[in-house]
Amino acid sequence: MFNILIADPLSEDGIQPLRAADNMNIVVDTGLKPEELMEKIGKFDALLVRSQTKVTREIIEQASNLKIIARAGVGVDNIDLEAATENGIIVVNAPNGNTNSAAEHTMAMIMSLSRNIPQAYLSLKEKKWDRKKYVGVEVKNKTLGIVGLGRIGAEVAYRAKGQRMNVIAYDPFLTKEKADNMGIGYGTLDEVLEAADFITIHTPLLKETKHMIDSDAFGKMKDGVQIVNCARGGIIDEDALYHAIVSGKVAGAAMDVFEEEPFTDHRLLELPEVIATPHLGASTFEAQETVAIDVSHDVAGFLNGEPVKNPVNLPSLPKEILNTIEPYFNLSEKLGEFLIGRTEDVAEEINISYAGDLYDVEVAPLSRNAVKGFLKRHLGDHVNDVNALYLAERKGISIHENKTASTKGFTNLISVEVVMKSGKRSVSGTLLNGLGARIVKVDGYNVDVTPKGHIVVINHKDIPGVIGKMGSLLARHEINIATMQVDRSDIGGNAIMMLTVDRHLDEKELDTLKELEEIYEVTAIDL
Ligand SMILES: NC(=O)c1ccc[n+]([C@@H]2O[C@H](COP(=O)([O-])OP(=O)(O)OC[C@H]3O[C@@H](n4cnc5c(N)ncnc54)[C@H](O)[C@@H]3O)[C@@H](O)[C@H]2O)c1
Ligand SMILES: O=C(O)CC[C@@H](O)C(=O)O
Repeated sequence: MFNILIADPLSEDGIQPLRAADNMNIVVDTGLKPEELMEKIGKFDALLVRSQTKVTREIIEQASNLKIIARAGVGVDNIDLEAATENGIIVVNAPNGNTNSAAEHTMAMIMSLSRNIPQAYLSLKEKKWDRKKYVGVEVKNKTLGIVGLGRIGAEVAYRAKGQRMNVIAYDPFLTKEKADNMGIGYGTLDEVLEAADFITIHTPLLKETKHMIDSDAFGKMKDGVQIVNCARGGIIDEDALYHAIVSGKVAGAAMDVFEEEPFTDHRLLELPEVIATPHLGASTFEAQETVAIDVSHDVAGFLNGEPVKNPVNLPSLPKEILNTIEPYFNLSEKLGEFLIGRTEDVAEEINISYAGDLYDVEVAPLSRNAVKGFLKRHLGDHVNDVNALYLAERKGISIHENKTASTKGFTNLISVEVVMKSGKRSVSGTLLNGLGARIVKVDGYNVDVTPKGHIVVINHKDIPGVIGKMGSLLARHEINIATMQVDRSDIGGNAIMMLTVDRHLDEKELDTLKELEEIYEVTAIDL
C-alpha cells in the first residue's frame, strides 16, 4: 500500500484516479502547520498540494519515504525543488488545467477595474446610490499590454481581442511572426509599458522578474494606466505600486497575488483604487477538478512504475550513464546559461556539438542540460532535463546535435551555438584534466575562463589603451577584477575581453562602460 497525503483542499472528483487505484491509502489533512506536516510526512509516499502548503527543505528532509510531490496547479514556487531533487523526489505539476480560469479571472479584473464594479458594489452595500463617482472607461479601442505571453498571457490576448482591445505583448520568446499570427502587436518591455492603457502580468516569479514592475517601470507608463497581476506576488514591487497610485500615475490596480500571502493587512488595501481577490485565479470547479485529475494520474502512475506526464524536476539518472557524463553536467548547463546572457534577439535554433572524448558517449542528457541552462533564465525552475527540449520546441526553437571524433585541440569539447534572425552567438567549453570546467571559446575567440561567478564580456576595437580605460572605469565603481583574458581577430581589428569580477554589475554600471567609443558591446553574465 502507498500512503498519500493531500495537504491542501483538492477537488474530490479530481482525486478519483487515486481513489480508484487499489493500492493507495489516501489521507486528506489540510491546514497543517509546518511543524505538524514535518512530524507527519515521514510515513507518506506521495504529497499533493496547491499553493498554501510550503514544502520546504526542512519538511523534505523529514520525508524519508516520499517519492513524489504533486502541485495541483502551475507555479511550483512553494516547493523547494532543489531539496526535492537532491532527495530523489520527483515533483510534478498540472501546467494546463487552470489556464482558462486564470485568463478568465484576469479579464474579470480588467472589466472590474474599468467600471469600478467592486467599489460601486461596496458603496451600494452601504446604502449609497452614487452614480457619479463610479463613472468608468470603455475597454474597446484601449491598448492592453501583456507582459509574459505564455499559456495564460496568450488566452488573455484572445479574450481581450474579443473585447475589441488593441493588444501588444512582450515575451522574450515572442517573434513578430507569432504576434502577427495572433493578430496582436509586439514590442520590448519598455514599448509595452509605454503604449498600454491597461497592463497585465503573466510571467513566473523568477530572479529576472522579481520587482520587474518597479518605480522605474511605473515611470515609463502612461498617466492613468491601470495594472493587473494575476500571476505571482513580487513581480510588481508593492511599495512602488503604492506610491504610483498615491501620486496619481496609476489610476487603478487589480491584484490576485501578493508578496506575502495571506495578504489581509497592507496599506495597498486601504486605497480605493486597489481591487483585490485572495489568490482566486485558479479557483473554479473546472480548474480544480482538472488539475487534481492531472496530478492524481501522475501520482498513481508513478507509484505504479509508469512515466509521469508533467515532471518539474528529475531524480537521478541510471548509474552507468551518470558515471560517464556526470562530470559534464554542470559545464553543459553553464554553457547554455552563458549563451542566453549573450542572446539579444529571439532564438530560432540551438546547435550543440561534441568533440573528442564525447564522440562515443550518450550525450542527449548533456544537450537537454544545455537547453535547460539556456531556457531557465526566462522560464524558471520548472525547466528540467525532461521538459527542456519540449519547451524549446514550444517556443519555436529547433535543437540540433552533432558529434565529431576530432579533438579540435581539446580532449573533450562541448560547443553551443544559438542562431537568431540577427546572427549567431557561440560558446565552447571543456573539462581540463584536474582543473575542472573552462569556457575556451566565445564567438570563435580563444579565452580561458571558469564558468562561475560574475563574468563581463566586452567586444571592442583592438587599439592601445582600452584595457587601461576599462580597468580604471571598473575601479571607479569599486569593482575588483579577478581575471582578464583578451583575444582579437587581427591587429587593429575586433577584439574580445573576458573579465571575471567580484560582484554583479548593475545596468547603470554597464551603461558607463558602453559609453567608451572603443567598446561595441558589453554583457554581464552571472553564472
Ligand atoms: N492567480 C492564480 O491563481 C494563477 C493561476 C495559474 C497560474 N498562475 C501564474 O501565472 C503565471 C503564468 O502562468 P502560465 O501558465 O501562463 O506560464 P507559462 O510558463 O506558460 O508562461 C510564462 C511566460 O512568461 C514569459 N517570461 C519569462 N520571463 C519573462 C520576462 N522577464 N518578461 C516577459 N515575459 C517573460 C515566458 O517566456 C513564458 O512565455 C505564473 O506565474 C503562474 O504561477 C497564477
Ligand atoms: O492552487 C491555487 O489555487 C493557485 C494556483 C496558481 O497560483 C498556480 O500557479 O497554478
